[in-house]
Amino acid sequence: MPAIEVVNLHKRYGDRVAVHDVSFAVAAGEVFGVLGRNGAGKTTTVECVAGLRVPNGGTVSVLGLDPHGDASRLRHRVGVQLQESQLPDRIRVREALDLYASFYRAPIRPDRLLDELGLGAQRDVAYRKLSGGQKQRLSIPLALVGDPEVAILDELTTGLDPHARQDTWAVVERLRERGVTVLLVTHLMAEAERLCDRVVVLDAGRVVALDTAAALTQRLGRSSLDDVFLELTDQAGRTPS
Ligand SMILES: Nc1ncnc2c1ncn2[C@@H]1O[C@H](COP(=O)(O)OP(=O)(O)OP(=O)(O)O)[C@@H](O)[C@H]1O
Repeated sequence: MPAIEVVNLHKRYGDRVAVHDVSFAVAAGEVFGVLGRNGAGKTTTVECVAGLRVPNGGTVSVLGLDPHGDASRLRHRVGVQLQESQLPDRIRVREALDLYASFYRAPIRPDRLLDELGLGAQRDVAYRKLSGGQKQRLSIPLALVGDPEVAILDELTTGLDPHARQDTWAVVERLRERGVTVLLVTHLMAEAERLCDRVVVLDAGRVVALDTAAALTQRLGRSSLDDVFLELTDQAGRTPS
């Protein structure tokens, strides 16, 4: 059984179709990348996988369960990091992590995660005093503190400096070593090449490619995933309808 299975997913916002027809399956322990231009439907897709949005058509299953209907059974097993985390201004970094840890049965030791992400020195700093990149970095341990079987990470290194990006990549590599299934939205082809076993490329709400980075570059006769991406998504101004 795949850890994540998306079949003919269709999602619209009012009249606007964000995801036309997307299917993919992610094996247990796989790090799976979701690539695509701005507006391609990546976040909508992963929000449906996370149970935060209800599809208008198709099916999604996570660990054999329905992410929306079985949300309470999946909450302990799935960690979600989205583009923006909402925390009270005054909460301190360590307090936020302790709070999130309290939601889970067997959380990871918060201090270890903070150190791994270079946030150890900020543990007593209030959320409102963190820089944008530090807030972004904090969203990662908040998603992982419950020691999830499936981690959903949306643009986890956007806005991070190169050191923080390396730290974050190392965290994802440790997730892989521990057999965690990772669904990773990214705009960084270097990130996808380094971390992802396979990638799906979305364009205007549809799948245009699904394979390993190496197979895609070879099949299209390109030297890098960047070139593959540009070729597969080269229709300027194309939007779903
Ligand atoms: N809450 C919403 N209400 C209405 N339309 C939305 C909403 N969220 C997304 N959309 C639209 O759905 C489409 C897909 O958006 P989505 O955020 O899934 O794309 P994305 O691939 O994650 O983009 P980005 O790379 O910019 O984050 C876009 O056309 C977007 O304008």
